[in-house]
Amino acid sequence: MIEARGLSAAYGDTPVLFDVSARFSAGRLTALVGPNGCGKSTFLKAIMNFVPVSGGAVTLDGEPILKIGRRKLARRLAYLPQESQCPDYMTLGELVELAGYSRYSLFGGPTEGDRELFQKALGVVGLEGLAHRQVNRLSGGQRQRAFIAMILAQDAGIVLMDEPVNHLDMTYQYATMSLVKDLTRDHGKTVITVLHDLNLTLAFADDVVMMREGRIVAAGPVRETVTPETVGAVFDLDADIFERDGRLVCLPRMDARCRTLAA
Ligand SMILES: Nc1ncnc2c1ncn2[C@@H]1O[C@H](COP(=O)(O)OP(=O)(O)OP(=O)(O)O)[C@@H](O)[C@H]1O
Repeated sequence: MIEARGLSAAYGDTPVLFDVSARFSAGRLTALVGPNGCGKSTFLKAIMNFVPVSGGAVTLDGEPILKIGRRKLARRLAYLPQESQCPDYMTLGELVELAGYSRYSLFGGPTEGDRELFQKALGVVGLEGLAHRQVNRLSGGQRQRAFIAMILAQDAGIVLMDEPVNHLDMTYQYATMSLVKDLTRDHGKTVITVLHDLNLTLAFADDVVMMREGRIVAAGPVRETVTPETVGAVFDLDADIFERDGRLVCLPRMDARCRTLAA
């Protein structure tokens, strides 16, 4: 269980996150959704203490996150930023191996078990044949999958992802989200992910946190929380939400506001 209580954050003199509280339970996939600039990435970064937090606290199973040492934290919590970077020389195999560092002994490297996990992580994202390729020579989508393999190889119980399906084609968007779903459903991991696509959210998330202007507008189980009313309140958008073959679908209407923005 990871919990944020009254989290506030600012960049310089500009506050961007206001008293945000949310609880994320084991085995559940939570999507953070909201318009551009509403504070989704900042929320994840505030959980990681990567931005100046001006109030509130984050706990892992009741323990303040700031009191957990870095190596221990890396075994429990993995974070995939929006635009991940790595040095030019680094190969895909090295990137994935790096992810396991928190488990290695002081003078030892990866164990046989670690290596099996790395191979599996590469296989899951469809890059098993490319371990010797430099990461920066992969295509945008392949690079994104490489960083997802890195997160899988870290094997932490809680995973924070900032737009993990950015740059991916539609097939890999669904494949990746299926994989992320398996992490929660089959392996009991807690996943919190920023998503822009409400249909991916409806298809894969258990819970949703809907944000606007640095605050949570609605939060809860996805089926009850994503409604035409909350979509309107968060995105200023008229949308129909309907069920098709047991699945919820969100279809925005090309209303006057969209036309004004498009003009
Ligand atoms: N490093 C920074 N310095 C100053 N302001 C920042 C910085 N990073 C983000 N901001 C501002 O903070 C606000 C929240 O940004 P954030 O990136 O958290 O939004 P977001 O919801 O993740 O947006 P998007 O959907 O566009 O990725 C925005 O107004 C943004 O311009």
